[in-house]
Amino acid sequence: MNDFKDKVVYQIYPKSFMDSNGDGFGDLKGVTAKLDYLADLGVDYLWLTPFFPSPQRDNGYDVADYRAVDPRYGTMEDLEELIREADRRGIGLMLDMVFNHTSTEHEWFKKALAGDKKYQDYYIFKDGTPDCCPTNWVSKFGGPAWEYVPWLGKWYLHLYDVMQADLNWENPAVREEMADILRFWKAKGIKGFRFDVINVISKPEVYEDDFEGDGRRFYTDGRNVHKYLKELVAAGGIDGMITVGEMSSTTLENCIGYTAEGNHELTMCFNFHHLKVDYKDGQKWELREPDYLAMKKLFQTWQEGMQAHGGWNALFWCNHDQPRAVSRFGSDTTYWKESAEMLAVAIHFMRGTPYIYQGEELGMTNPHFTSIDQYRDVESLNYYKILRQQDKSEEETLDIIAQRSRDDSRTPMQWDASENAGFTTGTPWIGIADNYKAINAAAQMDAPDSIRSFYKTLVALRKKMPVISAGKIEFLYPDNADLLAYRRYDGETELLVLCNLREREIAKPLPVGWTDAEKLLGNYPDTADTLRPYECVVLKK
Ligand SMILES: O=P(O)(O)OC[C@H]1O[C@H](O[C@H]2O[C@H](CO)[C@@H](O)[C@H](O)[C@H]2O)[C@H](O)[C@@H](O)[C@@H]1O
Repeated sequence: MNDFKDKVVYQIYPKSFMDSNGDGFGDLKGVTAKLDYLADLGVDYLWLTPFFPSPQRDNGYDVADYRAVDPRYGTMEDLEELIREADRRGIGLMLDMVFNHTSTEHEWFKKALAGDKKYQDYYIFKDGTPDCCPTNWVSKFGGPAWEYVPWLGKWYLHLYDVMQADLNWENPAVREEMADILRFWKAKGIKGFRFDVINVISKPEVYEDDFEGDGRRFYTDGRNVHKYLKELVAAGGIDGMITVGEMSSTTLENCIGYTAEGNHELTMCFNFHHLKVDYKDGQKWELREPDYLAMKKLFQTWQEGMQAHGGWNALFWCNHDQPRAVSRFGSDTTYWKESAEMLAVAIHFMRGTPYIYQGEELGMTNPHFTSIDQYRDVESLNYYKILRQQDKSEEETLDIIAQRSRDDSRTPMQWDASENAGFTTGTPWIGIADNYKAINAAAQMDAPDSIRSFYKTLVALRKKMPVISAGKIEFLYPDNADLLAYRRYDGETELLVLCNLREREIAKPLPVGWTDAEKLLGNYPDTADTLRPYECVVLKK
């Protein structure tokens, strides 16, 4: 039974959230210091991205020890204090489990490299010669997905960075290690888990070249993934806890399977299809204007499809891998506030569990970096080289990276207008957006008309109105490329959500019977016969 329908999750990227000791690097004590801010927002859970020991090649998604705290983030005592203090405020912690791969600095991989056969079987090693890669698969971060180890005469698979070696989930010992890690954290008082790219853990029986794509069709939602998830949830003792799977390039059918009540896999899934509507020909590093009709169709398919078959969506625009939504699908200049609030309404009234990514509630924007030296992300740095090798000019390359980089969302949280936005007294590990003096938490906290206050209202409404958390959904006007519109309803209440996706005035169609409905919420103070730029309105009957 999904008991989490009226809950809201807040995502924290600890490295950029709050630095308590002036080393320029956010930490766990920093999170604890900001718990009142989070409790005031009304969120129920905090998803913390990885803070485990790691060489930080991929900002912690390269885990070297799953049961400890990286000293840069603090100590186990700091974490225990955070769990306790969050609990005192009615907030649960969700940890990020990176179970598809480990860092090559993990002791298992080090033993494998030293020749230990037991640990070689923890990973995906293939015999071969240096000139012949086992398959032509491409790493998600660019370049080949295999690395040769000369002294072993073997290649190992890394779907992500070369320092992130894929685990061999066919090996029952690996599966038991993972379950044991979950039991360890559950015993510490952790209330839920986010599973990183969990739908790529089950690899094919036969490894073959992909002449149609980068190899993902052979391992995405792989043959044993549902079996492994059921086993992990049961053996880890986490059935009934809040869990979310990050699903790379997945399908609706699989996400129904991952989340349908009674399947005992996960509570909900992230899928990314709606965030690829501005990829030209499906290529992340090729720009195009967002295709809003495609986005609407995806929302409708996923929302109505999950509803029809008992699945549950995680609702989000932003995370630590995505550019800031307000810069991407809204306006970070003239209609900054209106577009940030419209985007919030667009997903917070949908069927599913909303996720707020740190700073989203303030309307934080992309930093608009202009030099490659400002970036830290391994994927962005790799693709800078790849795009330049493709003969794109420096200017075009930097423009693409500025719009697509994962660092767009990783700049420090903007707490106030003081130096370094109140994030650190030292030198921040990555630059801060220039607009922090205008866009920051202090400026918005007590302002009833701020974006943050608007988010607070959205969180409160979900708890107050069962139609938002548990009602049915139906999409309207599917062929209108300017307007996202849907209806929520249960036996008692009906809501009509209208969102103008454009930076211009558009018509405001109303279905029969809605002309005199009450206005529950909107991002303009008054009411008009049209929808003004990025206007959203929620009507109630
Ligand atoms: O774009 P998709 O193929 O649908 O994949 C979704 C995201 O997957 C990756 O994200 C996660 O795994 C990475 C490796 O552990 C890690 O670097 C990242 O921070 C994780 O969230 C990918 O890196 C993202 O760009 C995709 O959005």
